[in-house]
Amino acid sequence: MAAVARALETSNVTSIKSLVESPTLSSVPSAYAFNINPNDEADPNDPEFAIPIVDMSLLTSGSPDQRTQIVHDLVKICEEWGFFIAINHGVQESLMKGMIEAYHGFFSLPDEEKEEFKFGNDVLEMFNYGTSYNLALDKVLLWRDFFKVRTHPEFHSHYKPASFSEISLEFSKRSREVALEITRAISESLGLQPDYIYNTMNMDRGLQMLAGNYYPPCPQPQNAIGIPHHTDPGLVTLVIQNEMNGLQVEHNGKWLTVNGPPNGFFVNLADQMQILTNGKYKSVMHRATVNNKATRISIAIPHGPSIDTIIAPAPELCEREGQAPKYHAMNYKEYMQLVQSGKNYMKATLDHIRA
Ligand SMILES: O=C(O)CCC(=O)C(=O)O
Ligand SMILES: [Fe+2]
Repeated sequence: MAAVARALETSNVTSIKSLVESPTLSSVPSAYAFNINPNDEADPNDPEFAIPIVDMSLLTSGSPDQRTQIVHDLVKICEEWGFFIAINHGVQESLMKGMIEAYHGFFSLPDEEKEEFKFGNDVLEMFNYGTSYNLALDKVLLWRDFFKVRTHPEFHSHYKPASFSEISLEFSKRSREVALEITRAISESLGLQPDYIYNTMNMDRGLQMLAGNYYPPCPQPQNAIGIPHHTDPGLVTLVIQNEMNGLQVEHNGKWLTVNGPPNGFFVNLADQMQILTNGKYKSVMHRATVNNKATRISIAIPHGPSIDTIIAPAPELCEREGQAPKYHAMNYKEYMQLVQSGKNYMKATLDHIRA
């Protein structure tokens, strides 16, 4: 067991929430020390760092020309950013707020009540509550607690707080529709049939999860990290948050804080999309920073292939571009296990399967 995990256990800290609530905390404990270099941050007023916005209503109910335009815009967005903000996506603001509230209710439960949802790190657990990332592997502790609920292909109902189950069922269905519309537009942007990604990735049985993160205020936000730089393993991840910012994406070698319209979904492409497109589209590197003002809650909603799908660069694309596949084929469950194994601690798992 890593030394920090032992220190954590002996000090009886079971969550970052309870650590922050202890009256004596005035600085970042050494087990959490992580330096953020302010020189690496992008100037949000520089037009080079203007985050792309995608109006989803033009995909779903625009004219054919408007749809074609968005699909065309997506090529550049996916190649250069691997990230955008989706607006007018049809998910009601009250549902998004209700989902954040339900997570707030969960995290506000006494630690003892949350403990029953600690299930270890099997990638296919129905639920998983915890702190940091994986206490058995972490060399630096993360300034966050998390609670993950698996919502597709089977929806797992969760009863604490009482409203959680109903809201998460509706929210996961609606956000899945947005993610699937995005995969259709991305398929088209690649010159493929709209259902190409859905069909080849077996998304009828695709994995979807709600991954809620709780980042309480931190006395020295430049000296700790919520989630360090990483890419997500799946195809496409949607993210929502409460009123606090903290997500940063890497763009042109700088870290850019994402600040967007309050009802938008932040959308990041993930590793299987980079593999499928043979590196044409980018799985964006991102991280979650913390602040010293108020608790930030975010919910990441990753959408992936089914666990048994073998993902490899699309032969249609390789042929058309005259390229050899740049990645080895691998089944999605094994890929997720590789991510969680700690073999690539703070490194890109994609590098592991480059051909
Ligand atoms: O908190 C955030 O905004 C990002 C969370 C994230 O990247 C993740 O859960 O994978
Ligand atoms: Fe992420």
